[in-house]
Amino acid sequence: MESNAVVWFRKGLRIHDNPALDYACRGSSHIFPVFVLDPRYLHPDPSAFSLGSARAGLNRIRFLLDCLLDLDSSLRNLGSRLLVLRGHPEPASVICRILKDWNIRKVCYEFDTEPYGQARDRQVTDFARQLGIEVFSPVSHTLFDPAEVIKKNGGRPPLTYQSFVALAGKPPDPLAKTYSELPPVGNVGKVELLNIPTIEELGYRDIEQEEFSPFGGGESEALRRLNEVLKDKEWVANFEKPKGDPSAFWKPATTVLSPYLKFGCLSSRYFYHCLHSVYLTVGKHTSPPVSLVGQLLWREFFYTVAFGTPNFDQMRGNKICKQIPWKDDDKLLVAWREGRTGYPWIDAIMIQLKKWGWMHHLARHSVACFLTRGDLFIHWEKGRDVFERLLIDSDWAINNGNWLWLSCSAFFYQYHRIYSPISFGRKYDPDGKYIRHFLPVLKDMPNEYIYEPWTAPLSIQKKANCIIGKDYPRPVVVHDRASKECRKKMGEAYAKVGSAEEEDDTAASESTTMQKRKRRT
Ligand SMILES: Cc1cc2nc3c(=O)[nH]c(=O)nc-3n(C[C@H](O)[C@H](O)[C@H](O)COP(=O)(O)OP(=O)(O)OC[C@H]3O[C@@H](n4cnc5c(N)ncnc54)[C@H](O)[C@@H]3O)c2cc1C
Repeated sequence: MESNAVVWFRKGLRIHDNPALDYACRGSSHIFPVFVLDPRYLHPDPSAFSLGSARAGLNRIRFLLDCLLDLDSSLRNLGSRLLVLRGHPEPASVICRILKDWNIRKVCYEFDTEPYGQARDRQVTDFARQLGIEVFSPVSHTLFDPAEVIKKNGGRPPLTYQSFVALAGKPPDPLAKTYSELPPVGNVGKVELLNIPTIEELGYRDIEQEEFSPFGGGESEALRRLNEVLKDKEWVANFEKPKGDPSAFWKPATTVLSPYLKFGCLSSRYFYHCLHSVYLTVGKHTSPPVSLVGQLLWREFFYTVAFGTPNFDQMRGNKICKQIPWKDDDKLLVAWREGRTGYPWIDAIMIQLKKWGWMHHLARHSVACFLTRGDLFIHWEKGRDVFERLLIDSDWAINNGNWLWLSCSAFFYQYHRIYSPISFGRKYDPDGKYIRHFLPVLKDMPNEYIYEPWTAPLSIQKKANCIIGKDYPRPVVVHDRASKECRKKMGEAYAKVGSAEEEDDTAASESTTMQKRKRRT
């Protein structure tokens, strides 16, 4: 008797440490490895910010297509292949249809913690169970099962990194399984399959871009990159964040494994396991929160809080989020988004975001602080939307969590500490190499003026072929004045009731204790 299984790839675009794939193969005569193109994420229009934050920009879609090509190639090497389906009207109904059409006995997919994924998967699970189809949905995108951590914490997500780490323990080992062959693909009948589309076929053809992300997608590239990182054992052992130069674009100061973790081309458990093996061989090494393992635990922390917090991605109705009267100013928002604030450090970062879809963590700090509580006082949700579209590593839990953090809306409350859009970058890169690369209009500006070109005398501006106010904008705000005003508004907002801490006693005492502890150290 035939026993057909579907393995539904969404994230988890890999063969290694893939429990859903492993389970699908067990005892099955045929497996159908499926990927459904979800129209929710596809929108080629670069001005589609207002259409919802989930729309992916060009670089991320390119990265995804790389991942699919690589996965297909790996599956073919094992005697299988990737079946790509159009997600109309939406992915869940497409999956339900094929479960029937292909006489499936077992459907396997990685557990998804995002609200959208949860709702989608519930439809499929309910449908499958009605037909007596087995559903296997393991947690394998994260090191830990967020639901278990929350349970250990009495039903609430831990709201500090330290309390999360104390609860989490040791993650499960990755699956050691390797394959020489997979069960063959069954008969797909009349179901319409697509080739893996090109970026142009998805309608992204009209976007002009001079420079694309240097990071290619896929499991093979993820493992190659990971091996490069692991080769330098000393670097791994001594890794310490936030140390590291955010402006070193030619040799990033961190691993740049985030987009691979986002799409699951790299298993976080495998990454963790490899880091531990290095630690065992070198002996002395840094520890969380600053170490590389510590970075993976930051990821887990945000996943856990996001999973356990209703309305995590918005201010309203989000119990852990400070209620702050952010202002609406589309002109300023667009200037920030398009890299036209007149502050070269901020603008270069935003152009790196557009061109590469990736920036160093401290660069993200600088622009997020500038948009929100540092200078422009614009809502973090607007900045989140821009990041969500343009980052290649855009990740619902981590992106929202970090925007909550940087805007001092949750987790971090020292709003008086503001990144200077002038001196912060200069500390790392006094000659402005980073600015000159991403903002070539300023390439001939003397070092002295590269962070504050509006202070250059006109004769110097002329010599540098860059007249401020014509070739490059004047600053949209005066930083000293704007940041002072922001501090005042934050102080007023904090003085009012309206965040989780005031409403939720447990969270309040945990957070206050941490604040006190921080002040003492
Ligand atoms: C406003 C803002 C938005 C962000 N949005 C995202 C996002 O959408 N997706 C994303 O992956 N990261 C996001 N980050 C976190 C962080 O900047 C990136 O994970 C990191 O810069 C990726 O580079 P890397 O892989 O070289 O990191 P490494 O330093 O090499 O760290 C290894 C891995 O640890 C995880 N990690 C590191 N820092 C953090 C962090 N602060 N929070 C959670 N996980 C972390 C990532 O998975 C990363 O790949 C954001 C940070 C800020 C300030």
